[in-house]
Amino acid sequence: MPPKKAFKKGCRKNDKSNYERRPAWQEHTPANQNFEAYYKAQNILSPEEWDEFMKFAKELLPTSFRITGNKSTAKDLNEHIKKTYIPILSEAKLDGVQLAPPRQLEWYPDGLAWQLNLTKTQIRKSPEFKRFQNFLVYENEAGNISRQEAVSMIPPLLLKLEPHHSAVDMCAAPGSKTAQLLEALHADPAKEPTGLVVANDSDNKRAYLLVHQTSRLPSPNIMVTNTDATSFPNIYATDETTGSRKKFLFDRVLCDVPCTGDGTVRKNLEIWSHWTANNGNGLHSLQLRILNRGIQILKPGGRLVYSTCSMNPIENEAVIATALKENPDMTLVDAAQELPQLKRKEGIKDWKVNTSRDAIEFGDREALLAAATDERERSRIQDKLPKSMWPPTKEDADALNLERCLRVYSHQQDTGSFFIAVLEKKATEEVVKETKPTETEIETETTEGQVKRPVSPSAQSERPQKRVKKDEPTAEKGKVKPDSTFREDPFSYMEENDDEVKGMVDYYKFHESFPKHNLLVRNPNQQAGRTIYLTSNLVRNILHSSDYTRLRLISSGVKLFVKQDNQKAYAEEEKEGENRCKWRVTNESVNFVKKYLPKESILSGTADDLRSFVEHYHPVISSIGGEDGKLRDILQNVKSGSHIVEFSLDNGENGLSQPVYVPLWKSKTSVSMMVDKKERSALSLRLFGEDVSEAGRKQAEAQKKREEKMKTAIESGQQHWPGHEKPVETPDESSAEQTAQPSETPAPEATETPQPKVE
Ligand SMILES: C[S@@+](CC[C@H](N)C(=O)[O-])C[C@H]1O[C@@H](n2cnc3c(N)ncnc32)[C@H](O)[C@@H]1O
Repeated sequence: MPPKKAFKKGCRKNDKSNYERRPAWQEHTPANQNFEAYYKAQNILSPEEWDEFMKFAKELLPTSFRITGNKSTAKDLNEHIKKTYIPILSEAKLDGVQLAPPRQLEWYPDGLAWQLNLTKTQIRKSPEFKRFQNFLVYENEAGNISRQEAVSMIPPLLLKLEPHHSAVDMCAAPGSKTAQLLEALHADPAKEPTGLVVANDSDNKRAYLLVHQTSRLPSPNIMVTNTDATSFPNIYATDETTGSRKKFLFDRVLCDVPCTGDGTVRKNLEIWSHWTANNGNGLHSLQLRILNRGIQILKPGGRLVYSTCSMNPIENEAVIATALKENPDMTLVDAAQELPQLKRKEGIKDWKVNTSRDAIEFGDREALLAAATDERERSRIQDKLPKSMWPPTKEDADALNLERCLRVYSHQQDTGSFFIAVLEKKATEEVVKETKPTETEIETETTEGQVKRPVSPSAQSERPQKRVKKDEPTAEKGKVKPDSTFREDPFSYMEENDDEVKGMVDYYKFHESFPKHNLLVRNPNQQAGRTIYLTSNLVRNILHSSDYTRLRLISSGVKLFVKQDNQKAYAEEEKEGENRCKWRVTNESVNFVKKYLPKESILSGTADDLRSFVEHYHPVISSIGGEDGKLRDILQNVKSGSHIVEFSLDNGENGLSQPVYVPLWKSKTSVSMMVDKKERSALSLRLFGEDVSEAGRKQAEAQKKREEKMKTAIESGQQHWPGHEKPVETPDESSAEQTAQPSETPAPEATETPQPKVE
């Protein structure tokens, strides 16, 4: 039977080379002659440094993670790692050899990012590190930490997003940088930000992954869109003071473009065997078009960060130099001092372009065109090797300050390699108009708001392009073709005087400031179905003035309430004259909802109470808590339905100095904590030092059974683990612990909130 197709992780879409017919366990040799020949010729590093770089490039990448910065618990969690884990890990030994404890990334603000440089086998074999890894997995799943490659954390930091800024992440999936942007937007937990984050990706499946990923950091200020960034539609917003419709530009734009990813060879080993110089050539035009569109939707005075995880100048400086020449209102910013501890190299000002299809051969474009024997060959050169790939003159390169680009290499601080350029747009509109008269008008809008595909003058081939990529708009000027691939339910806002809205305001006793006007539903008639979302004012102003179908908006805001249809219980209580509310507060919205509640509407509980909720999904009220029993008594008497409890849990060691708020659902005789099982486990681990949840107990039992089976198998002389084909001690470390790693992109089913008990 032929081996299964394995999908190669990476950025490039629709690339057939992504599907490889090779067994998943086959090793990729970390070497590629063309890769070495190409980069040595590019002179990106001195020969000595290149050797040093290659030494690191061939080693596996250390694990890195960062604490979710905006959570009020971020500092606590960091202290918890420092005080509880580091002392133990600093003593940990394996076979008598000291293991290196995790270390903080010195360049990351507030020391909130860490790096761990041990193999999976070392972690598995060391009880201390295994426990630490367990903690990381849980906290990752609860959204309190994020596993992310260290160098990938740089671009959002250099974007310098503030809570009043609006930002668009043009190529956002799977969303690790979007998460950082959301954290920056909500940097002050005491204040609602006025800004916005639009997370966009052209790949439909990956865009839905973004919806899941961003829900880990619930925000009313988020919009997730699924468009081609090269033709990102114009956005309009209603001006709150004048009521007029205005074109909306972004304060911040992140272009983390699709790339060859050769800076990630330490993680994506298959790149070693797939790498060719032509891969970079093939992406150059797309990268340039994305950057140019990003520049167009950037506000004067705004900041744009362009980044790739590739070292190839064709994907990097060539794109930046061309965009700067085409947009004289843009300048490269010297951003090195914004992260002073980050080791980096300057951008390069001269490079070579590979012009051969198969080998490495550097050539001159004009000479190639002159030597072309027929029109076909000439067209091929014009198409595949646009002028924009070649370096500018020395004077131009100096004038553009290409040295201000940031190149980060693996050997500099034991990371992956990355390229970052920080650009700013001059502040006045006049400058923009004056300096851009020759630029091709890249976007033509018809009266109906149709967008034509943007074309960058330099990236555009000299002959008409016939081949149009599938996911790019192909509509002719003046005609509007409905987008049949877009099938999202409509977005509409509820009326403030809607009976459902009045009912929930009455039930929860919301303050006057509760934003009733920002309650979003997914149907055209403004009626609440199963879910009510909360968005910010700015999102509402945009949705009032922009066409969500053109934006291909797939989600927005935070899931505030879900309908709890427990008709039987309602009927009984309605008989008793209770004011019922079938809208249940979700775990992701609890921190928003609590801001609009009077103090007396929030119940308070102790660690003992919380233990009851963690241990059982639906504890009966009489069994809740310990001796004190205050919450138990309150719960006996409050109405059935949704409630919020504040738990103050600080014992000086558990890193929970801030109160934890959770939503409860009270049924007639029992109460359920509406928190998904991963978050229960994380909370339990931090509070009680073990996972006392039902899921945790089951997992521990299963593990115990596995270990017993294994012991019996070993004692009875069996060579293999029962149910496994491989021996216990496999030389391939990469397989066994893979599932225990905290995932950078957790699967949508990773979270699971219990259903309230129907009694
Ligand atoms: C380098 S990855 C982005 C990684 C992401 N910024 C992060 O940090 O998690 C590039 C992304 O660009 C998307 N992409 C490719 N072509 C695109 C286009 N024309 N418009 C928008 N997104 C595109 C891919 O689907 C992929 O998710």
